[in-house]
Amino acid sequence: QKRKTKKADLYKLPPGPKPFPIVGNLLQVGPTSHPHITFTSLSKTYGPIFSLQLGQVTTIVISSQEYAKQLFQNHDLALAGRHEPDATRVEAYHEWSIAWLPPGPRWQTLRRICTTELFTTQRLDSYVSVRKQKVQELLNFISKSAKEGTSVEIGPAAFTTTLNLLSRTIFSTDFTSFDSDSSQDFKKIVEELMVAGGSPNVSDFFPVLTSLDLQGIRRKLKRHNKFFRHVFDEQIDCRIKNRKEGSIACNDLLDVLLDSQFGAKEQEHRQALISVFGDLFIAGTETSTNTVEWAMAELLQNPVTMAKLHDELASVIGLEREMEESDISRLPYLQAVVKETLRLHPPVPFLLPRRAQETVEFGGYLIPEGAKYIQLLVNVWAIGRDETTWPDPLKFRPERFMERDIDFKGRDFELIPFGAGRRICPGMSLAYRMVHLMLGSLLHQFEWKMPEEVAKNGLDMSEKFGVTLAMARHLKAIAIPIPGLYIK
Ligand code: HEM
Repeated sequence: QKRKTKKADLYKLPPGPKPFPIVGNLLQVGPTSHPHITFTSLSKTYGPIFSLQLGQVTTIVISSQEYAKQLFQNHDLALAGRHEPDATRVEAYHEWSIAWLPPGPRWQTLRRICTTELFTTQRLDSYVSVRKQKVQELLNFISKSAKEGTSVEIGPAAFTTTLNLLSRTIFSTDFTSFDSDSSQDFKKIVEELMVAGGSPNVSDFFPVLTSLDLQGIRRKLKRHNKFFRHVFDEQIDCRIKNRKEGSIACNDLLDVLLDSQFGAKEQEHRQALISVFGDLFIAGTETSTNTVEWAMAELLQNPVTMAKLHDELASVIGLEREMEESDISRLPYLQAVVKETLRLHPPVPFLLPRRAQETVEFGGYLIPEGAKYIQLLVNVWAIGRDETTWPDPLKFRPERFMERDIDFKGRDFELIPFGAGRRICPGMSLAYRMVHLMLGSLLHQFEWKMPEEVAKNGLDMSEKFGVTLAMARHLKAIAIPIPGLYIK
C-alpha cells in the first residue's frame, strides 16, 4: 500500500530500548560479538518487531514467522532494496554484486544469468559426475586419515570440496586439491570476509566517519579483494587467450559472461565479472561448508540420530555402491537432518539487510521510501529457535520434519535459511545437491567418533558471528570405515 508519508508518521517506530543521544542503543548492543543472540533476547522484551537506533541507523528487526510471512507475501517488492554495509563499497564491489544491488535492471540481468545459465536443472544435471568425482576425492582423503587413525577437520575438508565444485562449474577447473594448502588460504580469506562484513562497523553507524575507517575494515577488505581479483583475473585472461587461439568453448559460466556485455567500457565489464564471481564463491562456499560441519557436530552429539541415518543410508543405497545425487529423494531422514541443521544453525543468521524502495506500512509502522538510514533485518536464527513454533527448540530432533511437511524453499516462513521472495538465494538448488551428497556420503561410508579429548571435555558448539555463522573452532572427528562396505 503506497501512501504519502506524513512527517509525524516517520517517528512511529516499533518499540525498542530507549536510545541515548548520538550513540542511540549502540552501548547496549554495539559491543556484542553475537548480535543474533542479543537481538533474539531483545525480541523477548520488545516483541517480534522492534527497533533500535544504531548510531545514525534505525534498525527494525523482525523475529517471528508471522512478520516474515507479512514481509514476503505483502511487501516483497517494496522491501527488496539493500541497505549495503560500508564493507561492500570497497572498490565499488556493490555496483555489480547480485547480493548488494537494488532490484533494478542491472540486478535483474545478473540474476537472470544465474537462474537461466547456472542453476537450471539441466545445467545442474550436466555436472552430476563432476560433483560425484569431487566428493570421491573427499572420501579418499578421509579414508587416508581413517587408515592412519588421525582426525579430520570437517570444515576445511568440506571447504576444499565445495570450492572445487564451484570452480569446476564456473571456470571448468579445480582451484585446489587435498594435497595443497591453497584452499585453506581461500577459506581463511572467505572466513575473514564474512566476519569483517558482518561485524559491527563504526562506518555503518556513523557514515560521516566512513573515510576514517576507524576499525581498519576497509583496509583489510582491500587486501582480500586484491586476492580475489588476482585469482579471477587469471582465469579470465587465460580464457580470453585460449579463445583467441581457437580452443573449444567450455560452455561454463565464464564463457556465458564473456559473451554478455555489462557496462559500456571494457573495464566495467571486467568489474562486473569480478563481482559476480566474488558473490558466487563467497556466498556459496562458507554457507554449504558450515552446514555440513554443523550437521556433523550435531550428529556426533546425538548418536541415536547418527545410527538412524546410517541405517537409512545402508538400507536405501546398500553397501556395494557409492551414494548418487539421485538417491537424495529416497532419503527422507537425511533430508530431515539437513533441515534440522539449517533450523538450528542457519548459515546466514540475518537475511541481508533490506531497505524500502517505496514507502510501506509494515506491521502497523511506516517505513519511508529509500530512507538511507533505515534498515530492516530478519533474524532467521531467532525464527528457527522460536518456542511458539518449535517444541523443545534447542533439541536436535530431525523427526520433527518427518512429522510435519515443512520445506526451506521460501514458502514455510518458520524455516527460511535461504530467505524467500524475489531475493531468495539463487544457489539453493546447487547447495541442496552439494550438502546432501557430501553429508550423505560421509555417513554412508564412515562411522564417526570424537577424538578422545573432545569426548572427555565435550564438543565446543560455540559460534563465530559474521555474515555467516561458523563454528568458532573447527570440528575434528575420527572416521572409521563402515563394516561390510564393499565398493568396487
Ligand atoms: C547452505 C547453503 C546456502 C545458504 C543457507 C544460503 C543462504 C542465502 C541467504 C539467506 C541469502 C540472502 C537472502 C536474502 O537476503 O533475502 C542468500 C543470497 C545469495 N546466495 Fe545463497 N546460500 C547458500 C548457498 C549458496 C550457493 C551455493 C550460491 C552460489 C554458488 C549462493 C549464492 C547466493 C547469491 C548470489 C545471493 C544473493 C541473492 C540476491 O541478493 O539477489 N548461495 N543465500
